[in-house]
Amino acid sequence: MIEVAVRHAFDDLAIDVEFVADSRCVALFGDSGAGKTTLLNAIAGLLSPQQGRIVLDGQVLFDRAGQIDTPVAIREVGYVFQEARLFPHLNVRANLLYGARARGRPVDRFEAVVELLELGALLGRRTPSLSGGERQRVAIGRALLSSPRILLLDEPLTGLHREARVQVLEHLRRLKQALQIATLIVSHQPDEVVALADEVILLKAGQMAGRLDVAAFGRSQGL
Ligand SMILES: Nc1ncnc2c1ncn2[C@@H]1O[C@H](COP(=O)(O)OP(=O)(O)OP(=O)(O)O)[C@@H](O)[C@H]1O
Repeated sequence: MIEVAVRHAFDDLAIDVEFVADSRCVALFGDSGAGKTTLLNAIAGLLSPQQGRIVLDGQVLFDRAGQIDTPVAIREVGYVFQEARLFPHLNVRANLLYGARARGRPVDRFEAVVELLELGALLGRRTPSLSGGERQRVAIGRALLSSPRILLLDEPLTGLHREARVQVLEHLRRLKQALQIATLIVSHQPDEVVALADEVILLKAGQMAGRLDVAAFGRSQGL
């Protein structure tokens, strides 16, 4: 379960969002500039909100009033960005193992994740030679193998061409079925949200504009 209360004023946008979620996959849905990435950054520890509190499975990650700001490296959060951000000097295997090794963790589920993401044939490849979809699958695998308690996906399909987008979406669906991992996904594509999420939080101009189960969300989008 994640409890999020974030209040943060930028020059041209004030974010004020509060929710508690315990669905397996929650989508943050809203227009560009609504504050979706800012919320993920606050959960990951990349942004310290001016006010707020973030609690993951009972552990306080951030509490402005209580002066708690857990460092990024020990938050146990896996983050997949819009662009894969792989290490170009490492091959796919080393990229996949990077997060777990950096945290001094044993790597569990390596074979399962490699199989689910169909990365077996790519393990020895240098990452600059990969396609966009392959790169994003490696980024997802790397985040999962760091044994996160929550996976944050920030528009993971946005930079991909149509065919790769369909494939990676299918991989994400498989992962969701096979692994029990809480996920927050940012998207402004309704079909992605319907394919992956259980619940949808609507954001508009830094505020929560609603909250729907995924069936109601799909109907609201004509899907
Ligand atoms: N580092 C920053 N400095 C100043 N303003 C910022 C900063 N980060 C975000 N903002 C403000 O917050 C707004 C929301 O940004 P955010 O990236 O959270 O939106 P988003 O909903 O993820 O948008 P998109 O769908 O385009 O990625 C920005 O338009 C900007 O006004």
